[in-house]
This record gives sequence, structure tokens and C-alpha cells, in this order.
Amino acid sequence: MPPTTYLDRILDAHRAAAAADRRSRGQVEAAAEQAVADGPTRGFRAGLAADHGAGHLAVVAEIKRRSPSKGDLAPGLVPGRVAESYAEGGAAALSVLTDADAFGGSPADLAEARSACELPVLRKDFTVVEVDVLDARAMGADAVLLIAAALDDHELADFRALAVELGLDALVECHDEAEVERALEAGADLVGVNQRDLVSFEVDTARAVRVAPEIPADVVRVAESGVRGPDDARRLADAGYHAVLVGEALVTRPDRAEAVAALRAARTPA
Ligand SMILES: O=C(O)c1ccccc1NCC(=O)[C@H](O)[C@H](O)COP(=O)(O)O
Repeated sequence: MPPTTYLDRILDAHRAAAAADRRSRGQVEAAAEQAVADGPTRGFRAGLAADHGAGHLAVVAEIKRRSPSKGDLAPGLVPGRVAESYAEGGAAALSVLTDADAFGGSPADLAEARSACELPVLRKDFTVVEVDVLDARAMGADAVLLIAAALDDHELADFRALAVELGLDALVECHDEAEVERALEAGADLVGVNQRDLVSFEVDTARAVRVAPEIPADVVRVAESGVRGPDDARRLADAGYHAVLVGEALVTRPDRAEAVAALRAARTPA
């Protein structure tokens, strides 16, 4: 049997938490339905496409307190203030880690960040059951993350369909060409290529460039992880990415607004 990886452990922990959840599915559905009744989502995919259409490299700026690979990054950050500085720098969207154990995040971080700005927000978490998708809508997210390596083909298609039904965009995260094929088969119109290997944590800064040709032109493409600054961003823009999703290189900076603006300007005008 292959050794248990970090990803296996975190997915097991999320499945155990889902099994121990004392709420009924009906309760979570009611909360999600209430959120739908309260108003539409902000349009995460549309926000990235619009900023790209205006000639920029769209930036999905992440709120990340700590990470399994690096430890503490900005443990005391104030989500609302960080969201304001990202918006000031021209971010097209936010990504907020809501996992507590590995990242120190929470649904409250997401709610605070979203209410501090007008930007659409991705709930970045390990979605393992349909209730996670309902929860994302209920907590105020505009988009949900579906990690191809964590879900089988049926789950990928079903969770994505549920997200669409709730008005959420689904960012389907892939690591290689085979996962991109599975994402497209599941109907994905928003694909992320994560350059961080979730088993070894190693970042391969050439990965997203290598995988880009497999993603059709009508799919909004996001390069995730290990983007250190404008030089990396420029390579990804040149490879056809609409957006970069950046955590560590933004959250650890004192001048977050300027750092976002520099990434956004990395696209070479055609
Ligand atoms: O960040 C990690 O160490 C990590 C480890 C295992 C699973 C996921 C992990 N991060 C989640 C993310 O996808 C990143 O926070 C996101 O892509 C931004 O990455 P970065 O710009 O390198 O902080």
C-alpha cells in the first residue's frame, strides 16, 4: 500500500469532520437557500474574465494565515484590512482559506473579508462532500474550490452542478494534463493549475506553463501557487493564463496593494 500523504491525511480529517457533523443536510440546505434568497453572488469567473478582457493579468489575492509547507505567514492578519488593501491594488477577486487546522482560517475570515470590499470571494478549502458546497454558499462565498485529485469523476460533475445551481462558480483545481481532461469532462469552465504538488509540497514554477496548452480557449485559466512576483506572473500571462492566485507573496508583504498592482501589470499588451 502506498504511504499516507499529507493530502490523504487532510482529506481524511475533512471526511471525518463531515461524518461527525451533527447538522442535518436539510439544515445546511436551508441556510444555502436563504443565502440564495438574500441575493446573487458577485461573479468570480466573470470578474477574472473582465479584468483580463481589460488588458490586465487578473489577480486572485489570497488571505492565508499559515500553511503546512511554510508555517506561520501572517497569523495575526485582519481579514477586512487585508481585503481592503488587495482591492486598492486592483485585485479581481479574493481567495480565503477557511480550513482551521492546516491554515488557521475560518468562515468568519471569509465573511469579514467579503464585507470589507466589493470583490468576489473564493472559499479555498478541501471540498469532500456536497454539504461543503452548500456551506460555501451559506457562508457568503461566490466560488468554491473543487480539487480534482480529491474527488472522483462523479463527485466532480455532481459537486460542480450543485455549485452552479446555487449560483457559485467552481474553480476546478488540477495538477496535470490528465486532471485537466477530467475537469473538462465534468463541465469545468474555470480551471486552476496548482504548481504546488500536494503530496511533496514542492512547487514547480514551470508546471502551469507546461499544462496551459491543454486548456481550451473558452475556459478561464488560473495559475495557482508559487508565484513569487512580476517575473513569474509575466511568464504565466504569456502562457495564456487569465489570472494568478497568489497567497504567500502577497500576505507577507507590508505593501500589499503595490504588490497586487505589480502582478496585475505583468501582462504584456498584445
Ligand atoms: O500552501 C500550502 O502549503 C499548501 C499545502 C498543501 C495543500 C494546499 C496548500 N495551499 C493551498 C493553496 O492552494 C495555496 O494557498 C494557494 O495556491 C496560494 O499559494 P502560494 O501563493 O504559494 O501561497
